Amino acid sequence: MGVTVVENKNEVIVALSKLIEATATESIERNGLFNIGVSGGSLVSFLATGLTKISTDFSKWKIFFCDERLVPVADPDSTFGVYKKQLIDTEAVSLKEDQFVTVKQGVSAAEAAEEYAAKIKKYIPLSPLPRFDLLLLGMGPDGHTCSLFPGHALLNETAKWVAPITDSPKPPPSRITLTFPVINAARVCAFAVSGKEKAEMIKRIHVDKEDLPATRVQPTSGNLQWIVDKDAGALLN
Ligand SMILES: O=C1O[C@H](COP(=O)(O)O)[C@@H](O)[C@H](O)[C@H]1O
Repeated sequence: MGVTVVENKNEVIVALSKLIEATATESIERNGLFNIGVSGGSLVSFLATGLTKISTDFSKWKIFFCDERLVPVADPDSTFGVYKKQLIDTEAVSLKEDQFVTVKQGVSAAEAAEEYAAKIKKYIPLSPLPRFDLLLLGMGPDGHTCSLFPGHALLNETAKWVAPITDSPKPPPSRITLTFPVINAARVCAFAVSGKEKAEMIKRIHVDKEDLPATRVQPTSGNLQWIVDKDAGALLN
């Protein structure tokens, strides 16, 4: 596992963008397509800036959600809603709305999760689990990643590719999330983390090696990258 510590948030965006560009280029050369999973939270603004600077054929991209909050798209908590506002509507990059594989609206979390797993099955190569080219992950100050929270039963989900959660400790409570078997089947998993409020958790994961959700991201035959700024990495040796 690589941890890259860079000067500040802007440098996190630069390093993340280079990784995305390289992975997209390799995937498009190999398969003619780039299947990427994105998270919400702070990552969205990283991408809104970073994706404008990369050289890639965006028409070959298919974008999935590592997790999604089950609220209407117009709600500020909707991850797709934020991508729509910051990336699609602004035309900051040439990505079209139909390149985003969105989560079904107006159904239960269980149905939304099942339906999203079926969409993944349709588009992502299986080997035997779906193998995303790149998953872009965030880490909350409690060590959660996707909508996989510390101490939650979903940490041990092995049957479902996409799981519903209706008791998320971080609002909103109703969400769907990729599970660890699918996350860890990806070719590349990358965390981008910035800010001193994340420093303690970065230490608990990388120095103390505590069993936290983000620690469990360990691709079985893929590559794992952590890109953190000096504030987030302040307690690393
Ligand atoms: O609730 C969520 O939080 C995590 C972390 O967000 P951040 O703002 O602390 O980076 C995010 O990765 C996840 O997609 C989201 O649903």
